[in-house]
Amino acid sequence: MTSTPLLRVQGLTKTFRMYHLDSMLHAFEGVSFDLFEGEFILLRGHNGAGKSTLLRTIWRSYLPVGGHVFYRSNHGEIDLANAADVDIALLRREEIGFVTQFLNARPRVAAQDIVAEPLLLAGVSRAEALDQARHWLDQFGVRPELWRAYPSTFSGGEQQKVNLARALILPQKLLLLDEPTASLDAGARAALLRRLAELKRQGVAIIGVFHHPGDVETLIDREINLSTRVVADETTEREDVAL
Ligand SMILES: Nc1ncnc2c1ncn2[C@@H]1O[C@H](COP(=O)(O)OP(=O)(O)OP(=O)(O)O)[C@@H](O)[C@H]1O
Repeated sequence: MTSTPLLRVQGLTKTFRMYHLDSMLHAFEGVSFDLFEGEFILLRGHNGAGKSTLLRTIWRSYLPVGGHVFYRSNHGEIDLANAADVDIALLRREEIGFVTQFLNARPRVAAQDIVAEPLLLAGVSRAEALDQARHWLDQFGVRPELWRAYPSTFSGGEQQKVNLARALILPQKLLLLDEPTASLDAGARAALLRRLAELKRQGVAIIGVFHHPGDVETLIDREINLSTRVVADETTEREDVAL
């Protein structure tokens, strides 16, 4: 672990415009924290406190209305809050992972190909990438009969397992987890815990929202509690991007 944070979130504020009500809704305001390599931060807060929105703002699906997200990338420091879309797309491919409970299943792409894709993009041979993809599908408990099938027809839990296998097959520097255990059975939850522990040991920094934090209790270094939202009338507005 180095003494320079991997991520420095400073005064981050996200507001949504409620067009039909002609008002603004503060999802969170003035959030600041540092995150170091190999550190695991648990985000806490009641329903609607802004946990998912904070993860999506760091991932840059949402643009903040204020504040900074300084990230120490392999290419130098970059403020994710203000970076160009092209830079964000590159970081998502190479350094930052995001796991939600929803799989973005693509039509007519087999589960093993979805999982292998990050390795192929990283230059790993097809045979090796498929080998590893099958290994991770197996680890998360996806039956071999399904490896060559299309996940669009899978159960919610099976889709979630494909999602996890793909997201965790290649160690990233920063991992954002939004309720990744939501629809998992006990075996897959245990496999996820093992994999996250391994990634953390390798120095991956993790920010996670968990409905049942007990699932990852042994990994948590720090907790951040998001405060109650407030409704305001005026805020500088920036349109969100659809990356
Ligand atoms: N795209 C959006 N447009 C408008 N309001 C939004 C949008 N996304 C989230 N919100 C609002 O922002 C607030 C924070 O939502 P968020 O999903 O981040 O909460 P959460 O802490 O993850 O909640 P939960 O524990 O219920 O999952 C909520 O009041 C929600 O209605």
